[in-house]
Amino acid sequence: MSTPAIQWYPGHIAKAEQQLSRHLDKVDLVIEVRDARIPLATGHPHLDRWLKGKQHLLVINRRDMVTPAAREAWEAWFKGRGQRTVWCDAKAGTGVKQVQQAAIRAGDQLNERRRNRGMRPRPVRALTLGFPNVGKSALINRLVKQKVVASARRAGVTRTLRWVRLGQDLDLLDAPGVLPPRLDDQQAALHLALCDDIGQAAYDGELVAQAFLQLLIDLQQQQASGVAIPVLESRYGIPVQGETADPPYWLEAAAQRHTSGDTARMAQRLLDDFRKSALGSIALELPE
Ligand SMILES: Nc1nc2c(ncn2[C@@H]2O[C@H](COP(=O)(O)OP(=O)(O)OP(=O)(O)O)[C@@H](O)[C@H]2O)c(=O)[nH]1
Repeated sequence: MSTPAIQWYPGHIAKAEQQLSRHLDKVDLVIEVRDARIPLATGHPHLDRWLKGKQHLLVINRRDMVTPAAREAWEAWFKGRGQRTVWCDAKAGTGVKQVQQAAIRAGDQLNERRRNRGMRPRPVRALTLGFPNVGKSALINRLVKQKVVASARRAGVTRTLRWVRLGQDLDLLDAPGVLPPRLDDQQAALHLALCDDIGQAAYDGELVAQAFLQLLIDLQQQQASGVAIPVLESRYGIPVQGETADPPYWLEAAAQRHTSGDTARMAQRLLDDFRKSALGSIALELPE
């Protein structure tokens, strides 16, 4: 099945990127946040450019939304590429302490270099960066709850961004979500649409729901994905085999049963269920 066309308007993205570049000048460490369900699609193509000369901490959020097997597979995959990952659930707070500790360790290295050059140590300045909806704000709020010193605004920072001081060691700059101006990879765009990382105006919900069903059928072969077709069947009372196995027919049958034949509403319901983990913990991407 071909993927649905997914497009978005790049105007405001260029502006967000410009703003981001200005703030990057002020930081030592980039805390990049990705979505555990789609760790590749939530990797920004401009990241290397932004990281130049800075330390990089890769945080994979929404760890509660994938199976432990998916997490282990990705941890090994990133490790094989020399990239350490810290996994957290910013909603429940799991793993957030480890994020803070990893950021502080990065600061220790920075201050070691400063000391060697005869400079006074200072808190590490970090910026969180990531696609919309990956959980950056939730993570920052969690980190702030652990703070020792009250959060403070700094002069010269735009209204939308704020600095918060965490303990004695870390100054954190909140940043808005950044999408790439364009995405050539439509499969990645589909993953972003499914995880609600791009606005609904950018795609046709029914086509995306059909592609989602096909993806579930394909992913069930891989146990680590967590796809359980019986969960889908019992939730909607529609078998994922036989006549309705083709996603458009399945969606139609489910719409007849649940939303008086309104397939657009049924498509939305299916996507919402996935986003709320009502279909279980599902990894949409797994390493090759
Ligand atoms: N289950 C689960 N939900 C999460 C997690 N992190 C964030 N959320 C939820 O996901 C939604 C979006 O989180 P935000 O923190 O607003 O995402 P963001 O990256 O700041 O989004 P933008 O402001 O659009 O860039 C919220 O409803 C959060 O409660 C997580 O680890 N697990």
